[in-house]
Amino acid sequence: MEAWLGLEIGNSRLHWAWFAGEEIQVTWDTPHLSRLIEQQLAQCKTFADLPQEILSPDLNTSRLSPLASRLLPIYIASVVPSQTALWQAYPEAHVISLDKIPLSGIYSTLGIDRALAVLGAGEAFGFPVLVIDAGTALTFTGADGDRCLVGGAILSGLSLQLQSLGQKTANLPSITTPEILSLPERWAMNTSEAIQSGVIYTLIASIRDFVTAWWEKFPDSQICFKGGDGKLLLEYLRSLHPEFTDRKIMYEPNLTFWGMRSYLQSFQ
Ligand SMILES: Nc1ncnc2c1ncn2[C@@H]1O[C@H](COP(=O)(O)OP(=O)(O)OP(=O)(O)O)[C@@H](O)[C@H]1O
Ligand SMILES: CC(C)(CO)[C@@H](O)C(=O)NCCC(=O)O
Ligand SMILES: [K+]
Repeated sequence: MEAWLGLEIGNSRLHWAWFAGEEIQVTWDTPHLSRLIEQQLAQCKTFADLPQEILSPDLNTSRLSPLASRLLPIYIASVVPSQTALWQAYPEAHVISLDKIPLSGIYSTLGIDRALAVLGAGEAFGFPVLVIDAGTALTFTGADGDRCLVGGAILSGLSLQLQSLGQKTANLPSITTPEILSLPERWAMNTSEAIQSGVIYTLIASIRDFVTAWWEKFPDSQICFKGGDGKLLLEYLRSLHPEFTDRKIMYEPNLTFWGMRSYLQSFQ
């Protein structure tokens, strides 16, 4: 397979991967695109014509220069229809839809990010598998040993919980995740720490409950975290529950991209 780009459109931002065949070369994140860019996408003839906004400032673009004279296919997994729509104009855009995902038991409104992540995790580590995606929303998505969706759960993610508390109350500030540098005191003595304590300890308790319930069903199954807050939440889970340290639980940011690769391989 030749070079291609994977684009995961989440509710907070865009996640990009440049593939050379089956290998990920580099990944980066960018903000959502504005509608003004639609025209520019329609007129793209080569990689070099793509809007600068889709390249990260810290991406070493000289690495991409061998691709500059061609138009790269972009495989898109989106859970944000208005952002997907912008790409309709791009001649090599391929929107991945749920009906061709090689998993069974999928329900029609399942998020494509969840389907691809659980597919990617299962292909890499074996089925059954559980994915915990700590993004804008926090999701649990499991598949059994027959590659059949077991189901999962959706709740507000870490930032969204902090943000909505700040927005819907008069006296509470909106805490942002970079402010959370370490585990807060559970019995906090100031407002900021009290919010952090409430959100983080209940989030970790919920995650622990789902993880335990999953391992009761599938004792040897791999569990994978992904998403912008995945690394932090797994760290906290491990520090509060050292008994999980030796279990099959890990952080892997590229699960959805691995799922895209498996999806493409399923047509070959
Ligand atoms: N540089 C960053 N920019 C934005 N969010 C970040 C950054 N680093 C960590 N985060 C955290 O990542 C979270 C968003 O996660 P992610 O980027 O995986 O979500 P998403 O893919 O846009 O959303 P979803 O997949 O849930 O629709 C934010 O809530 C924030 O706490
Ligand atoms: C839950 C989110 C927002 C997580 O990105 C996404 O997967 C989505 O929009 N899902 C649709 C609903 C569902 O998965 O049941
Ligand atoms: K919505």
